[in-house]
Amino acid sequence: MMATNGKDACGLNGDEPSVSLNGTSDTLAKKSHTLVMNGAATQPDSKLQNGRTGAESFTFTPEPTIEDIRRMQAEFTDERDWNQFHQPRNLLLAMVGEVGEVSELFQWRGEVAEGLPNWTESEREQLAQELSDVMIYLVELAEKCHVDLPQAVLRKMALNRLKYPASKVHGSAKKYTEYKD
Ligand SMILES: Nc1ccn([C@H]2C[C@H](O)[C@@H](COP(=O)(O)OP(=O)(O)OP(=O)(O)O)O2)c(=O)n1
Repeated sequence: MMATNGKDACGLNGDEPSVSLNGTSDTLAKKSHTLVMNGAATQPDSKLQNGRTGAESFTFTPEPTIEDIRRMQAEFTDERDWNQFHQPRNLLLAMVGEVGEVSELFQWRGEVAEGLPNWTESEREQLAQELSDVMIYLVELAEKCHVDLPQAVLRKMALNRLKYPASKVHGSAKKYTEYKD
């Protein structure tokens, strides 16, 4: 079970900066940047070359884990004495605001193809940043609500499989309530 606020469990001490995933937070920043750039540079090409969709050829790097992100954000807020502002409702509103910023990037464009082949590098990076903001606030919201997000996702996916048996719904996007056995 997750610690009450995660701080003690993480050994956070307010020192500058003590995140140490495979080295330093700088390492992580560089990794993330590489991920974004790889996705942007390879996806449209691979689609043309092998005829598969981006969903089949694009994968994430395994780190940081959700728990890594929780710990890093806890450290970030601790260092700034911002926990006083980061109650669940405020985090929810902040997350929804960031979802709005993601939406802004898509608005008025019409349908957007997978892999965003017509987007500039700058637009891709903007999207990566806004999606990251959403995720950071989501993870912190889950922490502050004591929802163990990785386990909750596993439980929810198991439920989804029960609600939507592949044999029954294959190729259909109908809501489960619309199926009559
Ligand atoms: N009180 C705050 C303010 C910021 N952040 C962190 C989490 C988000 O990842 C990011 C959000 O920062 P901004 O509110 O400055 O939003 P943007 O980065 O989206 O900037 P802008 O609104 O100019 O696009 O910073 C935080 O944890 N707590």
